[in-house]
Amino acid sequence: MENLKENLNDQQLEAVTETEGYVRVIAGAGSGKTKALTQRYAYIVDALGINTSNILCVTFTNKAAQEMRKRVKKLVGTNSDLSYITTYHGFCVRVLREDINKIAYPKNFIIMDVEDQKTVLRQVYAERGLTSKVFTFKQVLRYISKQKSTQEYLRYILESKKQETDNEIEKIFRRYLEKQQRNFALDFDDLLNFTLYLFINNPDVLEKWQKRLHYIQVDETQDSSQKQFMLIELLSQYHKNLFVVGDPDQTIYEWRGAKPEILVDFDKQFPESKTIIMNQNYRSTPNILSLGNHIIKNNKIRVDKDMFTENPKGVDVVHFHAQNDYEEGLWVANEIKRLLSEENCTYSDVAILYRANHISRSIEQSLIRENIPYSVFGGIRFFERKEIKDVLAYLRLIQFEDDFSFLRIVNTPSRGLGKKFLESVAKIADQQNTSLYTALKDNLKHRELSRKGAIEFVQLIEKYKKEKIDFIVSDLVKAVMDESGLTSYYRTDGDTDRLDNIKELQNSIILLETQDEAPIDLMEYLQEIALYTDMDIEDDSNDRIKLMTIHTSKGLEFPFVFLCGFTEGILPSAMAIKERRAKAIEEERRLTYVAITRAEKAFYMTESEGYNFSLGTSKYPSRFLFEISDNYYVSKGELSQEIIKAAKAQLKSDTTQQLIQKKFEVGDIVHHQIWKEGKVIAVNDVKGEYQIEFLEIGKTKPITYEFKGLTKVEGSSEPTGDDKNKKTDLEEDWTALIEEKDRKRGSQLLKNDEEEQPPANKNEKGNSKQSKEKDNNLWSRLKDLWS
Ligand SMILES: Nc1ncnc2c1ncn2[C@@H]1O[C@H](COP(=O)(O)OP(=O)(O)OP(=O)(O)O)[C@@H](O)[C@H]1O
Repeated sequence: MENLKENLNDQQLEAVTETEGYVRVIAGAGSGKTKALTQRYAYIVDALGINTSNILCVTFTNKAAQEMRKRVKKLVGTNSDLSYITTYHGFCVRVLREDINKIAYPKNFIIMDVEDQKTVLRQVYAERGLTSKVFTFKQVLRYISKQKSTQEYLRYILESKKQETDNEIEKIFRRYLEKQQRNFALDFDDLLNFTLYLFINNPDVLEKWQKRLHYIQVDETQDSSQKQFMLIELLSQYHKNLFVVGDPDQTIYEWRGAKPEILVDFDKQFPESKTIIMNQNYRSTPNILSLGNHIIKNNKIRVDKDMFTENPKGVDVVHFHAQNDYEEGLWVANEIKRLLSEENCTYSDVAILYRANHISRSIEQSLIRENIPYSVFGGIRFFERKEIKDVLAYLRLIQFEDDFSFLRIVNTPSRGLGKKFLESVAKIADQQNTSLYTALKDNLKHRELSRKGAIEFVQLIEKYKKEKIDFIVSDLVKAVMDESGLTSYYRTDGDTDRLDNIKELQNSIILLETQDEAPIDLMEYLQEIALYTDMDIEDDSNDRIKLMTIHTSKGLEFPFVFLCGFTEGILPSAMAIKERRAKAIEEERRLTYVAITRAEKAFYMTESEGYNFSLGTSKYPSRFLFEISDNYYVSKGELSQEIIKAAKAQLKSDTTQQLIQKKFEVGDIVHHQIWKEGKVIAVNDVKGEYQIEFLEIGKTKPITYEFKGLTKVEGSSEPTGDDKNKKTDLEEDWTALIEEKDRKRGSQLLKNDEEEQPPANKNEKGNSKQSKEKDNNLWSRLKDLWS
């Protein structure tokens, strides 16, 4: 047992041995959170003698769960059942496999991933004669997920409460639900919803699970959604041993529902809870850590905590500004070579991080050129991505008429040329001993080949075979993409990543064209590119540089880290800012913080000038770079005053900050586009939100400053000076209305509580008045969330 306490600092030791009750650990980057969580689990097993099947440990990703099981196995031996070290979804699958029959669904349900969802949608589209011009799959999948945030759809599936609708997207959704039901399939949203529904409607099942799970631990709590955490809260209500750990500064999934408030306000929700702050960093040098601290301080929504480290000072953080992305990639490759020769490190000690996948293109090209082995962690190499291969296949077919390219694109996008058609082409090619393309071109009148799609395809290729000399390659790519239908194929599929990658490819060709004195032709380009698409760099060694997005790097650490593409519009992402405004800026800053704090010995930030084809603007360094004082890093490369001036001017015109101005004051009566009249009862400048008490629904809701569907009801301002004690007519009406509504609601709530209380806990703790109130509160919050 003593070995479980070894090498822990005081806070870590406390986290490991405080096993009873509600405990929160706010653990900064590199503070040994994973280590503490793992040792705590082992301590509960080894020192307390608890069976692993009574401990639930929820992690955020499958990768983290695997890693944790591996580490726990080392500590507690190999015979234990570690299947309750899992993700939220993994746990829900366990519950449903055991008990889903209680809500009349079979235990052998199947789980649908996104591809399966698209297959179902394809069927629905075919039945209804729809095309992606009406709705893209991405739009429908978003709609489905949104609808699944309410309980209504569960009634549709499980209680067959069906109603008519005229709304087309709703019709698609309902057909999707019917198909799901017929196949007893559950998508990822369902796993959590079905589990909550099962527990809410079957108190005996909930009680069984509550009793089974004596100890519950949650990792990366800052990234849990409200519903996920409610599941945990429900489960913890019997034994009341809940341990949550996380770092609000590393919340990077707010865009998909993470609620860092769960961790931040844990002490308010559980006043009897204990908080442990772990702020000693063991990973990074002081130079790296102070850069991280310095950047994250600019965020408003956070628990203030400065991390410290006793590690030796180490080398300076470096910023490199390149004249173009070719130079940026080359500099990174050369610096890696220098590290390998001077720092006695291996390739796998180095990680290259970026915000968006397409950034990897220029880096990958320089690594290949310089013969540096690499792998793309959790992703695909740039030149192996489907969309890139498709575009290059068109170019190759135009140049070489080869069979590989032909097979890849003859039916991409779909021209109705299926398997049978291809068999006919292959047969004729065999008989005439020619390539597939030539066989098709020469036999378009043949009964089996004479199809509209085939004729148009051949016309397209022939046209560009003739015209290719008139085009520079970058224009040729654009023309072929547009005319072949590839552009609209990727646009309607709605996967913006793919379009960004194609733009990145065009970008690289333009760069090549502007660098070379003489224009390159298609043949030359394809020869150049063959270097990157041939996989001769593959070798069996595992010693490789790792390339990955910042999101993928979460929880990992590397001695040497490069953050590439530190460019405004990429980090912070222009798309995220467009969608989520000021909130996105904070999340993007946290992403930068995550990237910095992955580094142990050295951290580099690089960016380059040029043109951003995705945004259609010039490239400037990230606004975050300008937030860092000069003494935190050394600058390399030539960053001119003009670029700095232009970058700052561009930032000034950014409207993000203006949009978060507060428009209403406490006491104002406002009109909400859905919930009608409400009164502002509090404002929170830090979070940028109002608390508004809505009359019609009888609830108080947090509404962001940015929300446009809110207008002030005239004459409703808070009285000032002498008028302070006088109430306006409007206010008096308002108060009377609220009192009336409260009277009605009060009697209704009493009734509901009698009907829907969870089973009374038989242990002492569960019977206290305080916990009963809290439990009831949880039920009403759950109802709120799903109403
Ligand atoms: N008490 C300690 N003594 C020495 N090294 C430690 C101690 N605690 C943790 N470490 C080391 O510090 C590094 C960071 O630990 P860990 O990965 O557990 O941090 P973390 O809090 O999960 O980080 P992050 O949230 O940033 O991913 C690891 O290399 C770990 O071995």
